[in-house]
Amino acid sequence: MLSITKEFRFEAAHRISNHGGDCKNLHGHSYILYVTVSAEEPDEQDMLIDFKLLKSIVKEQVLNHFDHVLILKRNKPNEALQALTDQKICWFEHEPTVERMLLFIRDALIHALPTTVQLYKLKLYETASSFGEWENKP
Ligand SMILES: Nc1nc2c(c(=O)[nH]1)N=C([C@H](O)[C@H](O)COP(=O)(O)OP(=O)(O)OP(=O)(O)O)CN2
Repeated sequence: MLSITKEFRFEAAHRISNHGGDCKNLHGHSYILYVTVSAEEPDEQDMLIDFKLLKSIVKEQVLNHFDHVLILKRNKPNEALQALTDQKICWFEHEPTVERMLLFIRDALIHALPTTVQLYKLKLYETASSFGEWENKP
């Protein structure tokens, strides 16, 4: 099986409102996302998918949601926070942990990629030393 990977970067703020420590405070991350797709053979262009097409799909499905926004779980304290600000907010059903963001990204990309490739792996860095991964294990 062949795979290719493209790196993306986005800046976002969030807070983990149920966190027992510092992460309940609003703070920002320079996220780094690696998107890996796979297929058995290249297509007639000798590619799995054109990196440029992959970039436009990830931009539309992921970066447009997350880049330079405030990501918050929809709950009462966060809605009160919204009332104090005109910030652009991406509302989440769950706390915006790296785990939940990976599942959001998985669901967004699985439906948007061409059927000729499979979403194989996602790797999301929240800080230089903290990251999560999702892998398509049949
Ligand atoms: N399993 C998870 N744990 C934590 C998450 C998460 O998404 N999943 N997120 C956070 C915070 O957002 C935090 O900003 C990142 O945590 P941490 O790696 O502890 O960040 P530090 O910069 O403080 O790490 P150091 O290694 O101490 O520099 C918390 N937990």
